[in-house]
Amino acid sequence: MFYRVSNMPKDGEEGRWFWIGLLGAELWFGFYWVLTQALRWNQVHRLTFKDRLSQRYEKFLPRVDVFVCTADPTIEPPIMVISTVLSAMAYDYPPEKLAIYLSDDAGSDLTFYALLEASKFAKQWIPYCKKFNVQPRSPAAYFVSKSPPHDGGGQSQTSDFLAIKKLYREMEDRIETATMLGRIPEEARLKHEGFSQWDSYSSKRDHDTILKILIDSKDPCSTDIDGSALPTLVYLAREKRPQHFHNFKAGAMNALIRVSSKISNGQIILNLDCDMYSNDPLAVRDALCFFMDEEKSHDIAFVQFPQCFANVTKNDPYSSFMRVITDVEFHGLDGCGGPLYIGTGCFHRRDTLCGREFNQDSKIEWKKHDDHKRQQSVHELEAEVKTLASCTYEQNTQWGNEMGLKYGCPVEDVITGLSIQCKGWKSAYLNPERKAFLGLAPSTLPQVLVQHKRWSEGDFQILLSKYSPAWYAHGRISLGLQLGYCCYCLWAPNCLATLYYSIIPSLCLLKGISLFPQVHTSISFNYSLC
Ligand SMILES: O=c1ccn([C@@H]2O[C@H](COP(=O)(O)OP(=O)(O)O[C@H]3O[C@H](CO)[C@@H](O)[C@H](O)[C@H]3O)[C@@H](O)[C@H]2O)c(=O)[nH]1
Ligand SMILES: [Mn+2]
Repeated sequence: MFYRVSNMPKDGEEGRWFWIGLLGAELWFGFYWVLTQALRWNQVHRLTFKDRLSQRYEKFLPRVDVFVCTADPTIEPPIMVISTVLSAMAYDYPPEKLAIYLSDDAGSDLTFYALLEASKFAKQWIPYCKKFNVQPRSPAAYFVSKSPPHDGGGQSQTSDFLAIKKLYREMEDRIETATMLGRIPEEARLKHEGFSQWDSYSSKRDHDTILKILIDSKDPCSTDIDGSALPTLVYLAREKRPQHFHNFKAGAMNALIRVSSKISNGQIILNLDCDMYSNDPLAVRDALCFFMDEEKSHDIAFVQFPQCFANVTKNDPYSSFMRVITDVEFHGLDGCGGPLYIGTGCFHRRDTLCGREFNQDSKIEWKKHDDHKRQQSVHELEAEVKTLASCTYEQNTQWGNEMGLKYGCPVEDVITGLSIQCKGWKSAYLNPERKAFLGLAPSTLPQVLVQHKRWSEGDFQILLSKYSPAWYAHGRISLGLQLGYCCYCLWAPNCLATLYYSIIPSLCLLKGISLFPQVHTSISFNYSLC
């Protein structure tokens, strides 16, 4: 800085404005560097002891609702979506306490057909996974290793492997054929009454609520081939009308929050993108270690896992892993009050998502019996619950504002997480060695650019919004966390200084204007360090 100011070309001398611009960029970088220190200062790395959780709380484990969102059967193929669903259904968790909801914003009968197939396949898949402790439990990921496993288990495992693989391939065939043809087989349509809901269907953007409880864990007949209960499985396509804005994923999540509150009402909600399968059957228990900790859990609103990807090559050319964020900065945020909510791979307490403020009574007594009873039959329940996913339900309510995920921001997750933290809650970041969730990263440059543009635009919007980390959050969250949020919210403007710094010096070099000190001077050493 001293060099830049003291050697600035005089008024009228060549290159003065380049120097001033460079000074501006360097001042900005200095300021940004201060912000990033908040993300590095106090890192927290967490470890869980799941066996202790089981010893103390096995009988009192809470109900967990898993929300999987999908929006387009061509970009997000149904076979991938159901692999994610199956990986969650096969969690090592009491099935009567587990419910999986698939929100289909495309309202596609192809996705419904695939889910129906998955509900049948689950009857064999879940017992198989549990018998051989299979990992990962997404069948698509599991069968990528085409040969039978060689890790013991003997003859029975090999024959079971071949049998289940055959079943999977047959199901995959049926689903992919239907997807390719764009229609489902007639006999399947006639066999399941769920398809009748598509009779009045007009288009992706104009249809009634379609809701079907495919497996009801309370039904004694819903069992797998070993006679064990299966987790609840629900398909939901919320109502869409052209005159009502649907608010993208946030709208879908809010409909799911309401619908699930009547069906299973899990105290804990896990949110997954449909391209992100669960890679660790114990992930739910990992997260519960934070929510059920006797000493420190009372203020934890959500537990965020990192976004990791299964389709990234070793060199990761688009930096999809975002290693600095995943392995450094989020641990730093955790030391300041907790990481951001980044949309997928996140466990929430239901009440905090619904807008509850933190106070001293916020602790949940997990050992108090909390049975979710319902009197109605499944059909009555479906009819009643449908109204909760209608377009008009949210009119004149606080949904999208004080309740549920916030509307109007391209990064609905980050702004929702921030507002939860501003209500006094903390979050936790868990980055275990075995990746808990694996997704698909954008694989082409245009896709990467679109995603990054959306994120930086969305984060910048948050800075200027009512919930700005710069002023609204002041006094509500720690200073470190405020600075941490600002760091991400300033991604977009940071590009101006970066662009200036990467373009102008090269142009000046061409014009013979010197911007940096001579190599042999001591000050040039400082520059090379920077
Ligand atoms: O109208 C919509 C649009 C999207 N989605 C689903 O939302 C998820 C995320 O959308 P995507 O377009 O894949 O966005 P990404 O940029 O890949 O998602 C990242 O960034 C988003 C915004 O911050 C977060 O919501 C995501 O969880 C996070 O993975 C997907 O499962 C979609 O199916 C819907 O359900 N309805
Ligand atoms: Mn995505």
